[in-house]
Amino acid sequence: MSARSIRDAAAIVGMGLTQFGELWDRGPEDLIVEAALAAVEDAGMTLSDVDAFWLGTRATGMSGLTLSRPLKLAGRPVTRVENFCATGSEAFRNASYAVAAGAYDVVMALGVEKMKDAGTSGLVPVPVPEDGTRTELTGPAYFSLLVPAYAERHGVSREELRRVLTHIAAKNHFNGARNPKAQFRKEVAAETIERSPRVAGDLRVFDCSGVSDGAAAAVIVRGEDAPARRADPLYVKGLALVAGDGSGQRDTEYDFTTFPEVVAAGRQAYAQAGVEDPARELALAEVHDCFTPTELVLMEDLGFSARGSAWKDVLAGRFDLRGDLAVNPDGGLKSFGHPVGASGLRMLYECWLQLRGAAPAERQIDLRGRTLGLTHNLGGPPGDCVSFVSVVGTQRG
Ligand SMILES: CC(=O)SCCNC(=O)CCNC(=O)[C@H](O)C(C)(C)COP(=O)(O)OP(=O)(O)OC[C@H]1O[C@@H](n2cnc3c(N)ncnc32)[C@H](O)[C@@H]1OP(=O)(O)O
Repeated sequence: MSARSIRDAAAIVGMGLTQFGELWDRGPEDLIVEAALAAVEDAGMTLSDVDAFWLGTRATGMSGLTLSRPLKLAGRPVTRVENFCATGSEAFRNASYAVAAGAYDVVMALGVEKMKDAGTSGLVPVPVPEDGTRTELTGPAYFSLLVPAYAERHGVSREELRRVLTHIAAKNHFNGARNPKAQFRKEVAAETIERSPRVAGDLRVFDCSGVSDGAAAAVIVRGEDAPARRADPLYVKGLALVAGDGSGQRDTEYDFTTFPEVVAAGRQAYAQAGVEDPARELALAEVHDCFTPTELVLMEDLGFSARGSAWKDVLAGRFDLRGDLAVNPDGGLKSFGHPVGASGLRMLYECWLQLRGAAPAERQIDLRGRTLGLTHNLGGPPGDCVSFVSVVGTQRG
């Protein structure tokens, strides 16, 4: 089962991103207005040029009114979407399909979330059905299960895996230190990571993404119209969303070293985009590093490393800012936190900058002729999740 390819049928022509972090003095409306106006200005347009809007928010708003009121969009269609941690990407996916289908000429996808002061911290317990009763695990507790599972399956000692997780955390904070929009903008030493307070299992504070607020927006047009709008649009090459059926939660043999939904979404997006060897063809990947072991497993599920060898590739620096394939060059969820509705579009914003050579010099990657980027979200716990993958690129055809 695979969606028809959207390759080159839609293109981004402008994007906006707010500061992410503890934005105590800013409400959702402030973030929406800032991201939306930045995106249309970047596209050389005004809000009146946009025909329809998709809003991604998990809990900050309940309907299109959350967007139409602050932007004063009387008389225009505004659709609110939600799909767990893939919420921002869902806004982008649905908006892209709308222009590709010819329903509208110009659309906007905007994601926003207030987490820090909204009582929606990361430690919301996730219900787990167990023998007819219900127990509850927090996000960190659930994802901590990946560590012993990976160690056992691939014969890696817990001490060695600790070095791998530390490398991932240090890498993403190194990148985030070079990004003025990130929540955490400091490099973090290995000793600091390894001595930080334990949160759950082997996971320490620096193995977790933070809790933050933020918004991001994209203006999207039909691919064939994009060159007339600007010289350097970003074409949508592949979009895939896969929902599991929750059976992993009831499976006592569930394999915590892979997310089948991610593998399937990656395959579909690569097929649409014509990508055969993602590790060699992608210039960058923005992946859902909600916790450091998640990023480790994603390197294998997305086909960047052979099964069982991502830990060696991480330690060899393959996914560093100056490595073979830069993973989370903007700092990832580790540096930005995870305002659920905004994260997917925040990842696309980094592709928008990097692939056009427009990132700040201190974190601009060497594209080496590569023209493609990937974004990825994982929503929900292992065994009961949705996964989104996009491939975007600067070349049409
Ligand atoms: C599929 C999915 O995406 S599931 C993911 C859902 N997300 C989560 O579960 C979020 C997980 N993270 C958390 O819950 C929190 O960040 C925690 C528990 C790790 C830490 O929270 P708290 O202990 O409340 O931290 P608090 O806000 O008090 O901050 C203490 C210090 O640590 C820093 N800090 C807090 N969290 C992090 C983090 N994740 N990474 C780096 N630094 C952090 C703060 O900036 C602060 O530093 P300062 O003292 O220099 O100002």
